[in-house]
Amino acid sequence: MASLSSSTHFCSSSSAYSNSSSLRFNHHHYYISNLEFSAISPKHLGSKKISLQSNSRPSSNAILMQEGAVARTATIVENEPPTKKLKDGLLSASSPEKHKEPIGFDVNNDKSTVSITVVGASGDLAKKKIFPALFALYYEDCLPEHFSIFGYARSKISDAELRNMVSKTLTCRIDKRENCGEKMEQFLKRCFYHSGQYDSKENFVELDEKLKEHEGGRVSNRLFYLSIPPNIFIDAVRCASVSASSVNGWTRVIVEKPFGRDSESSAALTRSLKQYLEEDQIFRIDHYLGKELVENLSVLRFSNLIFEPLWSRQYIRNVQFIFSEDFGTEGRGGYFDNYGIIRDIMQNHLLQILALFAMETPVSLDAEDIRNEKVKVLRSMRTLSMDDVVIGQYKSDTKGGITYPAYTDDKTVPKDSLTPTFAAAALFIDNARWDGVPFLMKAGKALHDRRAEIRVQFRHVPGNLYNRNFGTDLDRATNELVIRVQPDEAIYLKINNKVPGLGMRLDRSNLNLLYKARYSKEIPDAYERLLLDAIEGERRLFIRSDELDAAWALFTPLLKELEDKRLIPEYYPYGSRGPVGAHYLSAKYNVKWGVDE
Ligand SMILES: NC(=O)C1=CN([C@@H]2O[C@H](COP(=O)(O)OP(=O)(O)OC[C@H]3O[C@@H](n4cnc5c(N)ncnc54)[C@H](OP(=O)(O)O)[C@@H]3O)[C@@H](O)[C@H]2O)C=CC1
Ligand SMILES: O=C1O[C@H](COP(=O)(O)O)[C@@H](O)[C@H](O)[C@H]1O
Repeated sequence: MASLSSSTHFCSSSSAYSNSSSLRFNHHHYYISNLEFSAISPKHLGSKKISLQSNSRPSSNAILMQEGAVARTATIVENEPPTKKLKDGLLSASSPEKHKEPIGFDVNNDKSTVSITVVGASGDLAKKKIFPALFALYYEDCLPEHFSIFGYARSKISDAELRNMVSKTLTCRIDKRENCGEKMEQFLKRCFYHSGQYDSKENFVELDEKLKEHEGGRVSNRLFYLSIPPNIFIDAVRCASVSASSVNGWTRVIVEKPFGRDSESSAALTRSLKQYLEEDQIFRIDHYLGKELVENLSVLRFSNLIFEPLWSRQYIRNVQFIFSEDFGTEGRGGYFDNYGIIRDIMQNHLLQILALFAMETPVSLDAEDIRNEKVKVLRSMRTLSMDDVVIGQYKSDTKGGITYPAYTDDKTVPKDSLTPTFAAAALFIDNARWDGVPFLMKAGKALHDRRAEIRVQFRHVPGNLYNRNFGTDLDRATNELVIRVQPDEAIYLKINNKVPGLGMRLDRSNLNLLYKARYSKEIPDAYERLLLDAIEGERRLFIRSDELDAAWALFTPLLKELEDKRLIPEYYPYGSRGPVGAHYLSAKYNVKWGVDE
């Protein structure tokens, strides 16, 4: 067992959370400190976890190949026995138990395979995001040696037609990548298609047979990505679980949002999913959690001494989560009208970022420890009230001779729709750290720019010697930390600085970490990270059911009131900065929305 990695294909660049990326890198020697096995139970979709610990060199394959067991996760340490590394504190001060590196590592690699079935393969998301992400993972050698990708949908197309459709959206993320065309061809050869109904067990049995053919008798691990409208989630899960789940490996299901429309429907969805799946088989995706700068949020805060001491009501005046798109709901009006911007962006993407931002230090980087802390934040939040929310809807506007449509011009949207395409809200976390600090959210479509950012506005400097240099508007002199999630990923801190010269003039300047200037490597798409995590069984960036319940509990009463009272949104022109009401809302809490001068 000189090298466990000789036949593995797990890439170096993926989510190795606490230690060096070399954990997954080929051509190195590894030692296993902690193995987690799946006991195979054919009657059961999932697998029971048994943790074994082996803090010595795994010199014998025997334990790795125990009959009826598949290694799911392992703590792997490069070059030296882990006991020594742990003693040296190189891994972590915590126990090896707590410091699992859950990488879904099939030690018995040539005997296992991963099949990824994209259910709804003919759809928009599959084409736009899922297949390109899978190709990027393949290009980066992040997929296991034995894998196949299946598209499943009702459309009657052949393997060749699927490949043709997929090939149109595949790109190597940066130009000039080597062997891109060759890699694409190899990738496409591993993509197949099966046409079937989402509620047909027979059709899923046929899929199962095809999957088995490709698995060639190896231990089969199966990932189903539900890229379909929510009304058919349960049909597809039932059929996949009953007719096409793995009998000797793991079966996991990625579920796309929306996870219901409110507390009740979300709970019903969870109940239905749990009829067929264990919670640890369900990977509820929120792709914002897979974005590089959102991933970096905890690193920034917990690995730099200078931020964490300031991270509370004592120094932070308010925090803003801003999402804006410079295009409307074009093409997705049918879906959007049933949900609106609060459900589409705030209740999930922005709230998830908020929870990560505001959580207490987790015990470790393990998924459950992090999700426990996020849930606590969500459960400490005040239910949103109508007084703290502003809604808007975009109307048509003409600029430079071009007429931009109103939301209700979309043919799939009812003419009298009151669905908000913009919302601003003030939220509060009633705990000791954040008592009284407004957490403002703003999300809108068809605005003047496209951006997603977190802005942290600090308090005024008490007894500031330089107050007179700032004039009366002290807000202009407060520090602001901006985490720009997209585009042009950056982290910058606005500070006051003396303008060089003989006088004493101050200005505000940015300490600026602009990613493209600092890092030459391109940033992976969020779907790449999340797909890889799901394959590897890493749940940290997926939403647990209690998080979801807590998130819906905050928004459901407000959403119900908005809909029951048919509240009229404030209309704003396409391409504008949105409703003025958002400024009244922030002013109520003595806050100005952050902008870059
Ligand atoms: N598109 C996006 O940007 C995003 C999408 N999502 C979510 O991802 C999932 C997939 O989205 P998207 O790809 O846009 O969805 P689509 O509307 O494109 O649907 C995907 C596929 O599902 C099948 N389908 C569509 N409507 C029905 C229906 N009424 N009954 C049965 N089958 C149907 C179609 O395949 P066929 O007819 O061949 O069976 C279609 O190609 C949804 O849950 C969506 O909310 C989340 C974030 C962003
Ligand atoms: O989930 C969604 O996200 C997209 C925005 O995602 P991004 O990664 O392009 O910022 C949004 O357009 C869509 O309405 C929403 O459903």
